[in-house]
Amino acid sequence: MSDEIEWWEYDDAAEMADAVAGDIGFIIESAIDARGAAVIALAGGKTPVPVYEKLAATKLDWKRVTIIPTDERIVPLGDALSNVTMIGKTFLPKGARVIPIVPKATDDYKAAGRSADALMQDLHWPLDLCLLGVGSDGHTASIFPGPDYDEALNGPRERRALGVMPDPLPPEAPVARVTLSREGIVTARALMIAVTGAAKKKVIEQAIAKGAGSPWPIGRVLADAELPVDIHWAP
Ligand SMILES: O=C1O[C@H](COP(=O)(O)O)[C@@H](O)[C@H](O)[C@H]1O
Repeated sequence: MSDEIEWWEYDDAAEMADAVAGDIGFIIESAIDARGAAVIALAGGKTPVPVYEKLAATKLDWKRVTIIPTDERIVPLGDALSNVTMIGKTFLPKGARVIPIVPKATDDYKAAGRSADALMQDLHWPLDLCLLGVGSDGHTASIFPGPDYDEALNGPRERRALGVMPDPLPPEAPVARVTLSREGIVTARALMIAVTGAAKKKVIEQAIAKGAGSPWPIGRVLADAELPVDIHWAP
């Protein structure tokens, strides 16, 4: 477990969006200065949308920025549930390279995971940043309890993405997923979480307290993180 988990609390989601967008902008700029390009993974779902709107308004050399979603719901591109569609709407017009990790919906979620993992080999690793979201059930990226849970947490080091069938399926998006593995997440050069609401705060606090024995995926992932982790929270 990282011994430096720092909470940043804000009055509201807009204030959090300003701060998180500022931090991500700084990470991108530093990566471009150091390596000529930035490769980042951004959370899907609804919470980070205001962060992305602020970030997109930042003056950066967007052509040097590659973005992947931390996870994808297996739905057609353009679907309201598609994480990369949400991210692409904001960052493609800026000139960033936004990579659909599930370019085509399929019934074979395992095969979708293998294709996504193969695609990851074309990227420069480790990620410069992984921005995670957390569900109120404690999942992060698309690491969920179910038949693929152990593989997502403890699979081979070189496996960065895999297919996942959550069990139970989450009601807000009851579909199979492709997700970054714990290894893909915790090896990032910077790890951040952005969440809102008292329920998620409570789950994360409890998950951190339980450490490697956490019944919530976010606790299991953080238990393996060695870098400092910033958790941004607004009511
Ligand atoms: O299903 C997902 O849920 C989490 C949390 O989403 P939110 O809408 O509650 O913020 C998200 O981080 C993940 O990328 C997504 O696929």
